[in-house]
Amino acid sequence: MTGLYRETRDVLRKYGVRLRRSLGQNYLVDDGKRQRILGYGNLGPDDHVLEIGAGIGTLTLPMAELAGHVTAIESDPFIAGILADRIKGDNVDIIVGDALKVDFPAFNKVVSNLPYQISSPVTFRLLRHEFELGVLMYQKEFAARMVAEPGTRDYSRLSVMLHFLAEVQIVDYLKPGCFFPRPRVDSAVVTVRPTGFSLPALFEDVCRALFQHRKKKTSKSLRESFHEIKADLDFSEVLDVLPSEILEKRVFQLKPEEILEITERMEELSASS
Ligand SMILES: C[S@@+](CC[C@H](N)C(=O)[O-])C[C@H]1O[C@@H](n2cnc3c(N)ncnc32)[C@H](O)[C@@H]1O
Repeated sequence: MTGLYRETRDVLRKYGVRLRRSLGQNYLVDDGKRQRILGYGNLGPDDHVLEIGAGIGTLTLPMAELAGHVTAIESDPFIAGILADRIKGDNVDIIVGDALKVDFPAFNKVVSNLPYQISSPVTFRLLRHEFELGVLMYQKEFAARMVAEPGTRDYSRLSVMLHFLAEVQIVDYLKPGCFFPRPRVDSAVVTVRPTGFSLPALFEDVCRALFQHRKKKTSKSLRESFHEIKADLDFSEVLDVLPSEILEKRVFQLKPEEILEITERMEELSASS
């Protein structure tokens, strides 16, 4: 039994906590992995770190020793109370609330063992803010989709959007035994460095529409999901302005740059009509 496992068990017993899987309450209990995650964050006194899903402070407490400031968001008020009890210094703010709804403070790094049920919306919410580095833990399959290349099984809307929005790298994997209680899935640690690229307004709609039929030809997929794209456009006009080599490709084989081209052509058409 590692020191962190014993410490976690003791805290949970002391406060009489019953962890809830529905809230993603699987707490990190592997000392070595915690050290590695903190190491990827490379924290120093100039850093203001945001943490989403702080739990009982497994990452928060050591981060408070390393960074200038930590803002910890936790939605479960009872768990947030334990976290507040365990914090010694005065450089940690706790926000009790849903990380999809509360305002984020200005931060330059985000280090979190995320509640996996909000992986996608919280990642896109984070990327609407300016920051330098994210060290984020996800379900392994989700992380694989984040970095997937065109033509592969995991290539998805998420891969395409992130291709432009951030440099993403999988830097570590964690087995279920690294957590208490054990989740049913493996996990991955991902570093995220935002590029600052701003996507055209229709890009997300176009990606969503296309990937509803990822194995179909682009022309067919666009036709079937054209209603998903919120623009006043005529489908036949769109077909006329898109290169045939793009229209003939299966959606999952389209490069992110080709999806950007589809979007830009649509926006030009919309602006000229
Ligand atoms: C996977 S645990 C991580 C806990 C701790 N950081 C660790 O590494 O052991 C995720 C935490 O997020 C909290 N949580 C779940 N949904 C949330 C949400 N929408 N906003 C903020 N916190 C949430 C859960 O209560 C839980 O404490």
